[in-house]
Amino acid sequence: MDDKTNLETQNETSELLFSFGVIADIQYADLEDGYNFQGTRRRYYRHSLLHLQGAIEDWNKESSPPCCVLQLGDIIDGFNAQHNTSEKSLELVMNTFQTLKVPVHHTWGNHEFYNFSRDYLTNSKLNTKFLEDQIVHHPETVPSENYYAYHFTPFPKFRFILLDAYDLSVLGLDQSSPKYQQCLKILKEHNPNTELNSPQGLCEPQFVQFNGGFSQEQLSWLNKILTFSDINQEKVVIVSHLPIYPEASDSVCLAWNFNDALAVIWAHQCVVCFFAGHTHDGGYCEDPFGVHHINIEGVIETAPESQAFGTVYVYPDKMMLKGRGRVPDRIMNYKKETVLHF
Ligand SMILES: Nc1ncnc2c1ncn2[C@@H]1O[C@H](COP(=O)(O)OP(=O)(O)O)[C@@H](O)[C@H]1O
Repeated sequence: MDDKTNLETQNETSELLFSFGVIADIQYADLEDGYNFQGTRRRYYRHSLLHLQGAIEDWNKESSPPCCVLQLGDIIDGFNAQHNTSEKSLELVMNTFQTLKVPVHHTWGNHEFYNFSRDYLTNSKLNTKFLEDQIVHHPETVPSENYYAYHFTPFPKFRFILLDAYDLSVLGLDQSSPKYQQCLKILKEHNPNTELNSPQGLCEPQFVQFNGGFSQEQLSWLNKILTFSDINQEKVVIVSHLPIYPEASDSVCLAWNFNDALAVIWAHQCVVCFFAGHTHDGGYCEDPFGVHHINIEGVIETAPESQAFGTVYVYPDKMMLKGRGRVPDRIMNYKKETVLHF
């Protein structure tokens, strides 16, 4: 039975708790269509805004509206920086998001850093940390200001965590800063190429400049929230621009230290799924620990006649991604021993 058939039959048997929207790699720019670096995929820079408008119309029309939308990063394209249109394009896309009736949580990808510095982003509308929730009497679950990550509770017993996949990165930082120097050292230790965006010849091809990684500080914070969520018997959804599971993604697109993030996640029961963007082609795999890794197809490489977004419907025993256009439906069953009883 394929996923679509499953979705229809299983839908009727259990109670819907809530839903949320997902969308990735809008990469808007007021430019003619172009291609990716390899010249294999067309990029629809202008049409991406129309795709976003279409997605918002659909979410606004849903009879039971999603609680929020997760924007998985790369909201405007790096070409805006060369044309001095970064702020104008961001404003246009953010004004479009204003028409959505529910809150949007923004993650940051490489294209955010091609357009803006980390300091700029921290003070911009792309910083949605004001939407975070705090856990009383658990100060260890409060993220540090050194990275852009937070968690929130969209529904009792569910926790969503936004991770900063460019916490370790050479992008968006002042080149004279110690952090830039530290990250450049890590990158160069793994990538001897003169062109640091090139994965040519690398045994760990994710070590390219357009990727980044998670600091130990952020991973230790993640570990503390997941420990809380395990004890509190919560279901956790994690979101990051970069994917972390090799079977679900082109290896060139993975976070630098994806293994460290997987080790933290695998040490806990509570994580249901990990959503990422960046790959544009999409991808899916359930790992051996029962965590579902979903890479959402990028809006930027979606033909005008198609679409690329989804709504995830959350049930006591599973989550179901209803994809639109080239995003496939997915069923994400919870690990057997952790099904919720409401
Ligand atoms: N194989 C490669 N060799 C050299 N530079 C590359 C390679 N792949 C990508 N780049 C460069 O890296 C940057 C990011 O690539 P891009 O395809 O725009 O990323 P994204 O998929 O996030 O849109 C661009 O400047 C691009 O030219």
